[in-house]
Amino acid sequence: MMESLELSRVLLLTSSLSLSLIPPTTKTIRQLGFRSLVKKANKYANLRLTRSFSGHTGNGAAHAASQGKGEDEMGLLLAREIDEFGSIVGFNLIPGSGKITEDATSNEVEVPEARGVEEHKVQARVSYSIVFVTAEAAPYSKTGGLGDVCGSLPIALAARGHRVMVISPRYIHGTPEDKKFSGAVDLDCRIKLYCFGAVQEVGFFHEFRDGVDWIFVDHPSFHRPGNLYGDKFGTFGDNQFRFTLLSHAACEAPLVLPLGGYTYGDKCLFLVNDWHAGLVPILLAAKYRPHGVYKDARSILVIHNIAHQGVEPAITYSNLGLPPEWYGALEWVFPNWARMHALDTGEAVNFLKGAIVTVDRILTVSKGYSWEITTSEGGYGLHELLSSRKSVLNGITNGIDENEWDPSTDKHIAYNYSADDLSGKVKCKISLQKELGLAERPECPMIGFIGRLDYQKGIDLIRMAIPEIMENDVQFVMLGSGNPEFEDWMRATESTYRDKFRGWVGFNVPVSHKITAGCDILLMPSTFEPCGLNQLYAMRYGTVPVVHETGGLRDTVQNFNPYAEGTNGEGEGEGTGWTFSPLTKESMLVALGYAIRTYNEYKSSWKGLMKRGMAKDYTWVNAATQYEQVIEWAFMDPPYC
Ligand SMILES: Nc1ncnc2c1ncn2[C@@H]1O[C@H](COP(=O)(O)OP(=O)(O)O[C@H]2O[C@H](CO)[C@@H](O)[C@H](O)[C@H]2O)[C@@H](O)[C@H]1O
Repeated sequence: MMESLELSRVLLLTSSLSLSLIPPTTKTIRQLGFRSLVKKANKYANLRLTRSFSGHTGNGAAHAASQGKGEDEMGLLLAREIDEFGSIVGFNLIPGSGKITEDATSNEVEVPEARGVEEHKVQARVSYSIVFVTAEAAPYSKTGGLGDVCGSLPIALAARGHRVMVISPRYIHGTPEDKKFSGAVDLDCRIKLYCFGAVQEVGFFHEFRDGVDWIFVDHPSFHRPGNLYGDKFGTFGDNQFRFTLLSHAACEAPLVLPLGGYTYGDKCLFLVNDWHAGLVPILLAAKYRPHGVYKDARSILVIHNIAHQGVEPAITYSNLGLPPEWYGALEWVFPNWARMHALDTGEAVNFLKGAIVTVDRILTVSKGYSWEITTSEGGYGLHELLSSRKSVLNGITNGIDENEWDPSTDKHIAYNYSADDLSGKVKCKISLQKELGLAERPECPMIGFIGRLDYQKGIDLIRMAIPEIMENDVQFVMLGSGNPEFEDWMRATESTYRDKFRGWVGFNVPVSHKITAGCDILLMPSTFEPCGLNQLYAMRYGTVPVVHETGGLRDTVQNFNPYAEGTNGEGEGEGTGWTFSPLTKESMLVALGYAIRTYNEYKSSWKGLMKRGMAKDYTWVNAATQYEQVIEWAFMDPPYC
């Protein structure tokens, strides 16, 4: 396959353009010189341009055409995206498939990131049928950021005119939380799926909310106490079975569910999230396309966390309901050092790897992380594969749900406030101190941490640094659950530092809002962070993040420079927080020290930090338009597999 690169992919490699411009051919770069490739691209682009924009003037296309200086530029760009280094990283053309809507007057010819938010609020020019497949979707199910993203992005895409379905399990835990599914009705549509050596029957529940079809796959294996993936005894042993069922059911849903009277059909775009949905692109290629079904569908894998890949013994392959000849797609061999004994061949099946080699395009949740996963340090063994697919790998920074995370309307916090009137923030702090049983000291810097208690979140670093942090006149509150060792450490630390530390063990959304609003500083020393949402929430709430310079944290938090001129008339300096590197206790303490000192001694600088963070635009509208772009690219190429 690599020998005969499609034309579009060759263009990418040759000119570092991240695009799919031209209808693919099988000619290689050796057969066509670069210049002739560009000419060919122009020809195709011009055809599209003529068809779509005749009669419209003054738009980006006309502008691009009129500005074109050389032959290669003339009239071919509807828009282009330039990265930080001035290289062109994307073009915007009318895609080769998808339905062109009646009202195409908006002529969205510029790449979304370059445009103001107001302009994004138009309907999409091309509407798609989009099917999210995910293990979590808030508010129905959530253990972390995956739930947030799959609860919000679909709504933003639906608002832009796409038909959007989200398929996730109907988890029933036997707790009051189950009422979250009470709005979903049984569609009375049972289907039979073949996997794990038997016929499995699943049902579907449906709720239409905020323009989105929320579909819940119903099966007894999703009904049990605990959380989504495990209980107090650890991770469930049958998760491979549960998420194999989810993927099979997700492939059937667009074909069999007449939602609002008609099915989604087989010309849809599957957005498959993390390993739990990883079988979907393989099923499309191995089970459906040989029979002419889903030949016009495309799939995009969204990697939220590459550390979790869905790896199980090779022998389980026969359970997955895939033809034997597709074993190679999921085949995964552990390196020698990771094998248990001399006869261990290290063979396994890896869902995420299978998705990477069969999906049409790959996305991560920030640009920084999309690069990191192609390195041996960040790729968790998949970096070479991901590098080989670099031409279809992009990063889009997550947005935040503006309705849920808005300090001026938030129902969970004691007082509402905004950038124009910050007076409520200190009241939130006092209220939090009261609730936690800490001294009510509005002047004392309060540090917060919210997150899964996991290696990823850098808890070890906090654990090592806590004696030194506690030497300062600060208060520190941590909210989290996960690794029992860290949970015990939080409890023990609370008893050691009763007057200034609180460790709240558990998963509690209202408390997470109170901490975000009440603290002055949010600490995120993550070892790696694909995007990170808490730093985005913190900035929106005027809480200044101190973060390890990695992945999405590096992309979203701008290090404070006290010497720059004030950018918004509010305090001196520029930047929205502190970033530290390397990932050591010492560098974290230095950054935290700067934050504490600035809070104590440079009030106007602090106010500037708060206000700049609050003014940042991390709305889903912005991210959704970028997803649209990648979806358009996916439909330009033929299915990858
Ligand atoms: N104890 C607790 N109580 C209440 N709420 C809690 C909580 N612990 C965590 N949360 C909430 O869960 C979410 C976690 O979001 P992150 O982006 O930090 O997460 P996560 O690592 O799970 O997700 C992965 O996917 C997301 C989405 O793509 C990426 O941003 C991220 O980098 C990647 O690791 C936030 O909404 C947070 O407030």
